[in-house]
Parts: sequence; C-alpha cells; structure tokens
Amino acid sequence: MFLNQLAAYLATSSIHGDGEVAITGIQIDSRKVSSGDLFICLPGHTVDGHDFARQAAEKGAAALVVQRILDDVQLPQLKVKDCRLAMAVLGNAFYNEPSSRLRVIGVTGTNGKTTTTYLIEQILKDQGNIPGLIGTIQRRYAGQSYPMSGTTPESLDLQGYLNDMAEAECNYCVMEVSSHALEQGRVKGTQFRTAIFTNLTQDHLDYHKTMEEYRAAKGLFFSRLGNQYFEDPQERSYAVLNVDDEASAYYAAQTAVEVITYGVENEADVRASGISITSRGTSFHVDTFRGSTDINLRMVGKFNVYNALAAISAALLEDISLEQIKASLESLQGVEGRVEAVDEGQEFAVIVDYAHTPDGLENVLRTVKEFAEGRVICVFGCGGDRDKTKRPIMGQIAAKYSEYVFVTSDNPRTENPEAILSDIEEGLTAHGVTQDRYELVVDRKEAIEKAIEMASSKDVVLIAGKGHETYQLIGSQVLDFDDRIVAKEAIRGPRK
Ligand SMILES: CC(=O)N[C@H]1[C@@H](OP(=O)(O)OP(=O)(O)OC[C@H]2O[C@@H](n3ccc(=O)[nH]c3=O)[C@H](O)[C@@H]2O)O[C@H](CO)[C@@H](O)[C@@H]1O[C@H](C)C(=O)N[C@@H](C)C(=O)N[C@H](CCC(=O)O)C(=O)O
Ligand SMILES: Nc1ncnc2c1ncn2[C@@H]1O[C@H](COP(=O)(O)OP(=O)(O)OP(=O)(O)O)[C@@H](O)[C@H]1O
Ligand SMILES: N[C@H](CCC[C@H](N)C(=O)O)C(=O)O
Ligand SMILES: [Mg+2]
Repeated sequence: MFLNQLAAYLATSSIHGDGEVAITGIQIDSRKVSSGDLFICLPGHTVDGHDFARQAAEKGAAALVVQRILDDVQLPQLKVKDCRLAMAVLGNAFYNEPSSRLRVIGVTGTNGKTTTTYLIEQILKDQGNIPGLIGTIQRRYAGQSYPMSGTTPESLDLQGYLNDMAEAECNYCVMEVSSHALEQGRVKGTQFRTAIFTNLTQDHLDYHKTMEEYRAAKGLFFSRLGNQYFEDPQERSYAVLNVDDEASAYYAAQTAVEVITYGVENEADVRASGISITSRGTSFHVDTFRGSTDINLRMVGKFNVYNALAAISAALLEDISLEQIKASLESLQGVEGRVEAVDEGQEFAVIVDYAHTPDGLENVLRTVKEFAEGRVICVFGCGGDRDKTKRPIMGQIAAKYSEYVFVTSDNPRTENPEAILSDIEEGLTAHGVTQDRYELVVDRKEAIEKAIEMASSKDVVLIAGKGHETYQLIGSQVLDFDDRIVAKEAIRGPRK
C-alpha cells in the first residue's frame, strides 16, 4: 500500500513529502520498527511518540504519522489531527477491514468478561464454527494460543489479530472490551455483531476518576454500534444487557440497535430462575425468546449464571438452538483461575480465583460461604498502580465473609507493598475487625503457606486476585509466581 492510499481514509489529513512511498507495515513503537514501516507518533500518558521519530527513521521507517510536522526528520509525513484515531483508521484500512470478514462478539463489564467469552467460544466451536478469542488470559485461534499483556489490544494490534484470524479461516472472534480500550479508541473501526454488558461495579477509579466516567466509557461500546436494520437478522447488530444492573437502562438509551435483556431478578428476554448452588456446580431453569430448559453448569456461583445467560443470549442470536447451547454449557469444566479448585487430596478445600474488585471478591466469598462446612480462610491483596479506593472496601468484604484473613501482596508493581497492605487494613480496623481475625503477610508465598497450615478438615481456603496469572509484578521485576503451584507445594509440604 502507498502512503497516499492510506491518507485517503482520513479526510482532513495532509501529506508533507512523497505520498508515493510504499508502506509494508505499521508500528507505534520505535523499538519494533523495521524497513518500510509507517511509524505512528502517539502522544502517550508517559512519553510522546513524536520524540522517537528519529529513532524510527534510523531503523528504516518509510514515513511518519504525526500531529505536528517534525522538521528535523527527513521522511514523508502524514499530518493528522489525532494519531490515536488515525491508528485505528489506518490499521483497519491496512488490514483490509478484518472485522467485516468475521462476526465479532464483544463483552464489556467490570467482571465476567473472560468467563463469558470462554462460554461463547465453546458454544460456537461445538457448532462447527471456527472462533478466535481475544482477552485477559490469551489470544487464541486455529489451535494456537499467544499470551496477552493486557485485556484489549491497541487498535493497530487488534486489526492485525483480526486479520490473522480471518486469514486462518475463523468465522468469529469473541473478545473482551475493557473500559480503557473504549476510552482510548482501541476498538474504533471494529464492527461488532453483538455487544454484551455484564455489570458495572467499582474498579479502575485511578483511571476513570468517577463511576459516572467509568460508566460513560463503557457506554461508548453501545453508542457506537451499527444502526442499520437489515431485513436479514443475521446482518444486524445487537446489544445484550444485564437487566439486573442499573447501568443497563443507560446503555439501552444510548444504543440504536435492538436490545436483548437477560437477568434473574427482573423481567428479561432470557431469564433464569430456581438457581441452586453446590460445591460441584450450579443449576437453574432458563426461559428465553426461543424456548425454555434446565441447565446444570459445572461452574459454581450465582455470578456464573449471569455469565451463562449472557452467553445464551448471544448464541441464540447466532441461531443456535437452546438444546445445543445447553449441551455446550454443561460440558465446560470452567475457566482457568476462576473458582479453580486445587486438589492434592487434602481434607480441606483450596480455591484459586481471579476476584480483584470489591464486587468480584464479595461474589466469590458469598459463593464459598454457601457451601463451606468449616471456616473460610481468605488470602488476598490489591494490585499496585491501580485504584486505591477499592483497597479498604475489599478488606472489609474479606473480613465480612471469612473467619480469618491473610492480607498479602497481589502485584505491587511500583508501589510500596507495605503501604498497599496498610490501605487494606484501614478497611478492617474501620469496621472493628480485631487483630485475632487477620494478619498482614507481605510475602504472598508465605501468606498462602500460613493459610494452608491453618486450615483443617472442611475449611475452605480462598486465594483471590491472581487467578490464572503465572507471574508477580514487584517493582519493575516480573517474577515467576502461580497461586496454584504455590498452594499445591504448600499442601504437599512437610506439615500436611
Ligand atoms: C493507561 C494505559 O492504558 N496506557 C497504555 C498506553 O500507554 P501510554 O499512553 O502511557 O504510552 P507511552 O508509554 O506514553 O508511549 C507513547 C508512545 O511512545 C511509544 N514509544 C515509547 C518508548 C520508546 O522507546 N519508543 C516508542 O515508540 C510507545 O510505543 C507509544 O506508542 O499505550 C501503551 C501502548 O499501546 C499501552 O501499553 C499502555 O497500557 C498500559 C501498559 C496499561 O497498564 N494499561 C492497562 C491499565 C489497561 O489498559 N488495562 C485494560 C484492562 C482493564 C480491565 O481488565 O478491566 C486492558 O484492556 O488491558
Ligand atoms: N458476572 C460476574 N459478576 C461478578 N463477579 C464475577 C462475574 N463473573 C466472574 N466474577 C468474579 O470476577 C473474577 C474475574 O472474572 P473474569 O475473569 O471472567 O472477569 P473479567 O471481567 O474478564 O476481569 P478483567 O477485568 O480482569 O478482564 C472471577 O474470578 C469471579 O470471582
Ligand atoms: N485487568 C485488571 C487485572 C487486575 C489483576 C490483579 N492481579 C492486579 O494486578 O491488580 C487490571 O489490570 O487492573
Ligand atoms: Mg478478563
């Protein structure tokens, strides 16, 4: 492709220099530039990509996309108003509009995105489809999987991944859409067949500042959905909303497409009733706009009923029958790191879960409480460089539902780990939790070992916050760490 062909996708852009230059790739990181690449200079939150244009030129960049002309760099420059928007538009054009070659189903919400995408992926696969998946744990398609560094990739990477999937003959992509991604325009240019909302509860207030801003960021998903009412229902877009979450009314008002509702407490197009939870699974009855059935999930927790309802709604829209959906949902063992049991034959239960928000922690603890015959011992922490206001709230929740709490490190990142623990402790002391009910143990391995040491027959040890993660971020270090392995070793250890 030539620079002037790409420029045609942005009405207000202007080319300074030779527009006939051939572009063989696009990059936003100067360190990754190779010969023939177009380097987009992104003004970031920490540094400005314009400052790396010379480095990109030295590495063989063919041209630049800039918000201001750089006189000291001798390369053709495409001047645009907003490099982030340009990145989404040019990525989409360069990769030949990949989302028009796939059916893209996106899931947003504070909790439940990964789980819901896995459920949908399973249902689609069982019907002979070839779905790709993009989210927190991994990106996978056509039998291959790749690790992810975040939940939703930058628009340029996303368009590349969607193109890879389309070229590998995937007919679907099921992906998580984070609020950061929506706010930063990472999914701009991506055509969604269905946009799903799970729930909105507190998280990320370091980034979005208020719950209203956070809600509005997620609203961009629904307000941007296509509004064409094709005669063929397979051509239309849909919004799938959780009617039991009050933010859904706001999203319904924002979208131009048909809304499908799901829920438990309120009237809905897809509604569950008669929910019964055991330590082995969750069963419920579901009434939908395409019939009714009973479903026995192998996953525990009322929250997983919501995730299942969201998946059922999206799958029905793909013309998959309720019986087929039921069979797929019942076959799924669960998602790694989500209420995952660590079983070394010990006489108490150990569960690893990814709850890292107040609502997530409350849900998983409530679920555990429902089937725990002995004490609940909770090990958890909060990530550094993330929403600080959730820390005392999570402390209070942990103490409310557990007999004993080990407050420990999650991923401290660049923060002082002790300071994070004492932010959590504030929530304990403010609610009169006495020191015989908790302990602060900075070292996560030691905290897990202590919890397992304390557990006796019929107790449940819940290790929350890191789920599937196989690392711990301390300072700038990425250390090997897996709650499941640490717990297994502790169970097998000399004392048990
Ligand atoms: C706050 C945030 O989202 N930041 C993202 C943003 O970083 P930034 O704006 O600070 O970028 P920057 O470091 O200032 O760099 C600006 C530009 O200079 C370039 N650069 C930089 C250095 C250099 O030597 N050469 C060079 O070209 C960079 O490649 C970039 O294009 O753009 C970067 C490049 O795309 C992202 O990696 C980065 O995500 C950071 C790592 C992050 O932690 N994001 C989290 C908060 C996030 O997005 N999380 C959500 C999950 C939330 C949920 O699950 O609910 C997610 O979707 O992942
Ligand atoms: N529908 C739900 N409502 C509330 N809590 C949930 C729900 N589904 C899962 N959880 C809890 O939240 C944790 C994370 O679930 P999941 O990974 O599916 O969410 P996510 O939205 O993908 O998270 P992330 O923002 O990190 O990508 C689970 O381990 C569980 O404790
Ligand atoms: N997507 C979430 C994941 C949090 C996981 C938790 N282990 C942490 O590191 O805080 C975030 O980036 O805020
Ligand atoms: Mg996720």
